[in-house]
Amino acid sequence: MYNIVYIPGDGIGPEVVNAAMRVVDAAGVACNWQEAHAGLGTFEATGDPLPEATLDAIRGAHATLKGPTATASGVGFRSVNVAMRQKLQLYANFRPARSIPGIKSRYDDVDLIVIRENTEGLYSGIEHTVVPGVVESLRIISSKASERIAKFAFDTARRQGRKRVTCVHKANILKLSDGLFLESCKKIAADYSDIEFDDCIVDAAAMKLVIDPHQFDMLVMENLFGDILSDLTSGLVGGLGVTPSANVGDDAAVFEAVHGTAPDIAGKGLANPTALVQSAVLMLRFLGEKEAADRVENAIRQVIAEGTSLTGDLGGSAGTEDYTKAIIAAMG
Ligand SMILES: NC(=O)C1=CN([C@@H]2O[C@H](COP(=O)(O)OP(=O)(O)OC[C@H]3O[C@@H](n4cnc5c(N)ncnc54)[C@H](O)[C@@H]3O)[C@@H](O)[C@H]2O)C=CC1
Ligand SMILES: O=C(O)CCC(=O)C(=O)O
Ligand SMILES: [Mg+2]
Repeated sequence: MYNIVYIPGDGIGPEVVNAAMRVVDAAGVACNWQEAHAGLGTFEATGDPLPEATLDAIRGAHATLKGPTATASGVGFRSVNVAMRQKLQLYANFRPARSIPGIKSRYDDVDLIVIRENTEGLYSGIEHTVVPGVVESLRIISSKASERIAKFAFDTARRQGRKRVTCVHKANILKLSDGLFLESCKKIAADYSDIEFDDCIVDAAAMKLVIDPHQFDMLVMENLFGDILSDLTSGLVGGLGVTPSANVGDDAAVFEAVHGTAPDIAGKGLANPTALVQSAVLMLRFLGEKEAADRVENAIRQVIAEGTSLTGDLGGSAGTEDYTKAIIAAMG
């Protein structure tokens, strides 16, 4: 029996979390689900978007399944995601983008992994007003965190039989910060002679990914570049409705989708739960439940290949509920 925390989150969060939990239960994995709260709704109800009780629950669980949480632009509280990743030292964000036959997209057979440093960089949002009309954002890069994420990337590459790791950076302009990130990756690469290593400047990497994603295998980068390029790689395989993500540290793991709260479709029963169900598949693999993970993954592939229960983002007319039921039925 696994103790799994679930966080419904905001927007489409409760809808897709509910779907993913039902699929995990149907896969026959015994889970003791414990509800915890975070996000805008939690802030409105309690005054705190990320209560200490939620962090404690995540620390004490085998794993956590998280719905997206809303962060307002410009005003309001600091992102729950940034705070959670830093407080729990969930230093690695694992974001695979794999084609699923039956989903129309620009390319077939895409199989990329974005590894994003999850605790520092510009994404931390450390900012202040220097004088009225002038603000400053700090981009902290440390050799400790950079070597740690590089090691995670190479270990993952080795475990998953990947051939090449590419460091994506802007060290030509950000000579100190991305210079250190690149040097840290090079240093760790020297310990992994079985895996190729190269690097690519981020603007060119974005272009190359769009022109021909097959030229990359695994990409490692700092936080903000990873945020942006993982949405891009999601777009290569059908969009945010299908791509999963894992936030992993030494003491905890939080599985969520790449996507956000999708306010345009929230509460309408239209969200594609595949992304969070695929995140739950990553969670099952993390827990060592390979057979159940394969069963869920095969069901997703079967339902999408059949094409009769697809959600709107994939060109179909099914709702979250129809699609979820189809996945559960496909597992037999
Ligand atoms: N991990 C998290 O908690 C994340 C939270 N956010 C937050 O979400 C809020 C909205 O952000 P946006 O930039 O609008 O990005 P978004 O990812 O919520 O939505 C972008 C577009 O993708 C579509 N989409 C996303 N997920 C989908 C799904 N499962 N099925 C079908 N269509 C889907 C949306 O309808 C929208 O058109 C913001 O407050 C942002 O801070 C954004 C990304 C990640
Ligand atoms: O924290 C947020 O609101 C956005 C998070 C996000 O875009 C991401 O982690 O990819
Ligand atoms: Mg993002």
